[in-house]
Amino acid sequence: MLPLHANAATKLEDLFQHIDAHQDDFVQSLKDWVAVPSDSSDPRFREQLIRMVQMTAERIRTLGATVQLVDMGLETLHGGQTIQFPPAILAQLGNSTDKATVCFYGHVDVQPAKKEDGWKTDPYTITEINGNLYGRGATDNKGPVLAWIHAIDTYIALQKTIPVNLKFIIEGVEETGSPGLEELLKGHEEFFSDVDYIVISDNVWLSRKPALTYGTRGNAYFFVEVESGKKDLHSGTFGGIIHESMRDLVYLLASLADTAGHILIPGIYDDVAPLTEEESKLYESIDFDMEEHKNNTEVNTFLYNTKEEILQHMWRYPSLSIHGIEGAFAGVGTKTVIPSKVIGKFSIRQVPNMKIPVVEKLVKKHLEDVFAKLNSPNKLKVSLEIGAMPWVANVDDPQYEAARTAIRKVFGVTPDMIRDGSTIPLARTFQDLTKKKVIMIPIGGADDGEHSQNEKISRSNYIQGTKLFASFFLELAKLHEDLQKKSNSNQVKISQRIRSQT
Ligand SMILES: Cn1cncc1C[C@H](NC(=O)CCN)C(=O)O
Ligand SMILES: [Zn+2]
Ligand SMILES: [Zn+2]
Repeated sequence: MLPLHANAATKLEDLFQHIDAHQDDFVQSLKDWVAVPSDSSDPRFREQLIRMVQMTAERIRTLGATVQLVDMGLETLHGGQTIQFPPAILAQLGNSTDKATVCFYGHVDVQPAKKEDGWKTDPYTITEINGNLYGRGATDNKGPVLAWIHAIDTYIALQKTIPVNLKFIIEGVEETGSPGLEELLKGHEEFFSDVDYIVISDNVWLSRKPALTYGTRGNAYFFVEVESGKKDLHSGTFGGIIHESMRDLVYLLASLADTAGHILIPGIYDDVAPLTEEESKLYESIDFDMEEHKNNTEVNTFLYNTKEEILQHMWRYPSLSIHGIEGAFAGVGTKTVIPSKVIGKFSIRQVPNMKIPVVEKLVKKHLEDVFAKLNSPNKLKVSLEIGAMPWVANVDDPQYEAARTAIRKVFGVTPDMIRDGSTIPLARTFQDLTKKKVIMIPIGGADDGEHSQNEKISRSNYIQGTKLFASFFLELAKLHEDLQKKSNSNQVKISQRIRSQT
């Protein structure tokens, strides 16, 4: 039998040709998937969301995989009623002991989208304009999930051996914070026991250049509540004689960070990993156009003037954002209310080597200290609502080497090694819980507009992304084979040594 690499070159060409020839079918599949409004945040779409997960399960079944739909129980809504969570998909295709096992994690739920929000086309109808496929979920995350499936399909259609064993974990509540996913991982240890690598494709490139992601920031999300009493009051009648909760809260929120973005919580930067000279050099070579990024963002100026500082502050320094105030008057018009209870919402993006319990303690101490100086009789409550840790991978691991080679073969360039400032909590959870090697392989473009109006993926990224996954399987199999040979010969050496010793 020929070793895998001997026929890899010709095989790759066949795969690419098939993918190019079937690109309209692949676009049609994306149309069918985007047509299902699988918005996980709005209970009115729950039936559609469940249907979307079932469609995905069916699609994975047609690959010949064993598919399990795991019941995720009930979701309790704000009003106290309960509705069914969509099930999660665990699937498996192939279990040869001599092959690497790769598990793909993705989601088929989407962010909300309404035409009135400013969409130029109907969000649930894939519309192709100038080579871009517009639609909610096109890039986040239906396009990448389908690209992965089509990559597998291609091997099957050409009657080629799939070079790796495949597993899937696909969920339907990623956009609402993946409730229950950690329990699912803990409850299915045996499913992950033979997994070697976990692949996530749920972010985008940084520029026009292909990229691999080796880190994400975590997030510590806080509520700070100030309560003056049980009911709202008229500011004409009571203004001037009471301690207003909103005044306290605004003061507290203002104490968190200065206008230059520097966090003012004492001790918060103490654990942040120092920037080494070696790391510092990494940022110089990355393809990143500040002006273009500014245009995409539609702001006038950034807090920093150099590419290096901008990248570092997106990826490797913490940042504090104030998101909103629950209970505050936020409508149009001129309501003259004094709100009684207001809840400020802010979060601090986490970077190596920050520790969530330490951050929680520092934030609470700071807010209590500031509040004490206000001499306010109001009630203060601070709570940590989300504590997601940052994730950083080793870029020398085999899955990165394989992906780099695969990118060179599909795009003819060496990818930028990038991080992502936003958080995929599951990345770190996977790494900690399963001890498996995680990689993020984005296929979407920098301007895809995840979560935004007019989300899209370009036809080219979608199709080249399919090729990338197909080629990744081959490269990973080669490396895995080499690694196994090495570890086998090591084992022979060790047993020889043991024999010679006895
Ligand atoms: C809900 N949430 C609260 N804290 C963190 C999150 C996750 C959210 N994740 C994404 O957007 C995925 C990006 N590809 C984020 O980073 O804000
Ligand atoms: Zn996503
Ligand atoms: Zn998303």
